[in-house]
Amino acid sequence: MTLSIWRYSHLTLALVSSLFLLVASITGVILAVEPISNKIQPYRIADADELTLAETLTNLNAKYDEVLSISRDRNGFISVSVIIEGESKQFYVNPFSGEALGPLIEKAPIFQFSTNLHRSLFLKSTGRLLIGLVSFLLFLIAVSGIVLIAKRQGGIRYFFAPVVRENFSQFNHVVYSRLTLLPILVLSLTGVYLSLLRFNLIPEENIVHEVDYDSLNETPIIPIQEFELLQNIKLGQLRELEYPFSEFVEDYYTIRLKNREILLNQFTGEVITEKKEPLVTTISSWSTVLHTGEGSIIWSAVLGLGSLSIPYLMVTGFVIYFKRPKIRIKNKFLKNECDHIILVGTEGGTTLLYAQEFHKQLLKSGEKCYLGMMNEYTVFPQMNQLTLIAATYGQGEAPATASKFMQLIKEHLQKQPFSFSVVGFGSTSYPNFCQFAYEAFDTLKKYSNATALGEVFTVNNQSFEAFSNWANAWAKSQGTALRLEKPKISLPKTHISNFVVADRVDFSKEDTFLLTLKNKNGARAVSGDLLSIIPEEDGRERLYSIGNLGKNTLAVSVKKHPKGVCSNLMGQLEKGETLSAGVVNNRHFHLPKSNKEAVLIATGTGIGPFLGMIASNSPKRNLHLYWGGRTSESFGLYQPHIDEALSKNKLYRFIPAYSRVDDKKVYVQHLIKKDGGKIAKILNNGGCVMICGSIAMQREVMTELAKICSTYLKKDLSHFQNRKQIKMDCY
Ligand SMILES: Cc1cc2nc3c(=O)[nH]c(=O)nc-3n(C[C@H](O)[C@H](O)[C@H](O)COP(=O)(O)O)c2cc1C
Repeated sequence: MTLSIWRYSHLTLALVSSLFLLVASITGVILAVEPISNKIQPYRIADADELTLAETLTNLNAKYDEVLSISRDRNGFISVSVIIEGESKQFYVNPFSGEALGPLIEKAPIFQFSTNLHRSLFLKSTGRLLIGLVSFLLFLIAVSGIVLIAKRQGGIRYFFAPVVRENFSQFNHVVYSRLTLLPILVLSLTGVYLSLLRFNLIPEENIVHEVDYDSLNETPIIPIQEFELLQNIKLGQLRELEYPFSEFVEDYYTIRLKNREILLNQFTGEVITEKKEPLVTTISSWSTVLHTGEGSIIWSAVLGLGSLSIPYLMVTGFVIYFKRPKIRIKNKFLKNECDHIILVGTEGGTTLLYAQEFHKQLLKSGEKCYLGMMNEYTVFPQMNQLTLIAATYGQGEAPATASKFMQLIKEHLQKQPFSFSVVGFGSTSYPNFCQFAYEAFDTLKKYSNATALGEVFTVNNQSFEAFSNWANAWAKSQGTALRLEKPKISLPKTHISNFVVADRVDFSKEDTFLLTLKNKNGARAVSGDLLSIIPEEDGRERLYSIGNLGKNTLAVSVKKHPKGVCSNLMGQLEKGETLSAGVVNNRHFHLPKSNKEAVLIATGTGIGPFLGMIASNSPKRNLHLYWGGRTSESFGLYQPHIDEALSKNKLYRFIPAYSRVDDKKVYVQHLIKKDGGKIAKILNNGGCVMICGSIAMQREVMTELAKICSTYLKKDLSHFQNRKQIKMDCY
């Protein structure tokens, strides 16, 4: 079944059952309190379960004139039904002394009300039927949820792998549904079972004893404390013991144990008959315990949390659905008449929004172009240009609208030559960054009539800046110009703040500079977060990684681009001037809070966030910094920070790689390879590796890290990526 069918089934089931599910789950939470409040009552006597039935009966017989029955409930409380002064009384007792402990627990009105609402919505049989149906729907919702999580995680074996936080609802929906999956499955299945039982769709068997009354002996009369069977059964095994009604031999003791029922001769203590409990009764009893949590504080709490999670999952689920961009495409031209075909691989819809903007601007500039999904790949008779804009899902797999693309390329061969470009949408928080885009690119490249226009262009975390850079470069290569407008998507909110330039250091030879910014009105930034700047000149957002140096100061290192609007604007800022910017939370690139060792790898201005991480590090944690630049002069910008950190033991090792010092160019990946053993040890001990800088450097470093993991640790790099031990923020 395709992903969208699972998704729609999950949503439709939740919508259809939402009201009833809400009632059942809220009353379920209330009812989970009942077994807990019962269990904490002071009626459980230590070691009572170890007492034999013979001892119990002797103790109670000594205390009361007439005992009718003894019961043990799921809380382990012993109660008796006795006649005192001609009146029948029931209460909890101490089986050692026979002392009365208190009256039987009565159901509080709130629990009574909730039970009725929970079981039948006060609608008698109709209500019971509805609730049974809702339990079944809940089970189907849970199953479709399991499939959806397995698909999004890239396979069932990654089901419990860490979830990348894309947004609040998506992250929490997945995390809490996994956490509460077991109680939800148990509640739904046992709910269905108990409903079937109530409607007699599961036949309940009663134990029927066949007693041969003629063979019952009245002698020898043995005192009850000497009955062999009663001496061998512990009170912990008892459910109920009924005394004989009269002193006729035809009346006997009825003993209901956890797994069998026994009739016992009241004079001789002989077993009259013994029957095992039918399987249906055992299953029913387990279903009740599992559904209600009776007798166990822990399980009741687990069930309560499971029920509580249902409304929460409903809300977050609906938010995910309604926030998802809707996939609707309008085309002005037929695909057969277009010379430029744009195909999109998307799952969440954001890639399509970017592609739509690209398509719109191309149409404005007079191009005859067609926008479709990658799964629509076919023979395009007029196509001379193909643009693929593809996200990556699961563990580096195709998104929903491109799942058949690889097969379709083979089936539909284009007759004419054409050129193609591939833009990959992905996130460096995932192990296989933009892998599907790379695979699509490699597959297309194999066809002799397909010419690649450059390499795959990657867009990290839906960066509009990156996408419009690509669009501008592409347009330039075609001899035209494009101006894309940012689609309205809800990316993490930025809080605009004023920053005053506290210091600036320049290295003009390489057009790089380091700004120290003092935050004037309180945007809280963690090293690794991003500074968001939107220059008035073009209204487009640029993001820069920042380091928090403490005392409200941030470090941001920038390289000026010859025609870069924002980098030049920042390059002109003088000490004391103010910059308006936002701080974007970039949680996946924060240094973990634990004190585990970490390896920081950067090239050029990528060192920015690490300056902050190092400044706030304690000497207890060893940080190793690998930095790549052209010469030691290039390092001058950062040297004071690094020297100070080394002297204060905030940085353990600094390992520079200079590419223009000796004849032999040294890059960071060479040093990583050399220190393979050390890095492997750090990863194996739970430490992490963080990479910041260019995508090109990231790919080289990742190749080395993959080799290190397989050589030294016999593990795949993805093992550590899944555990969030490899963190990247590359551009
Ligand atoms: C469950 C899930 C798995 C993902 N797996 C990857 C991955 O393996 N590699 C990658 O680069 N990006 C991965 N991403 C990030 C998406 O490709 C990225 O967010 C993209 O912009 C989504 O585009 P869409 O909204 O058009 O589907 C994943 C996202 C999600 C939600």
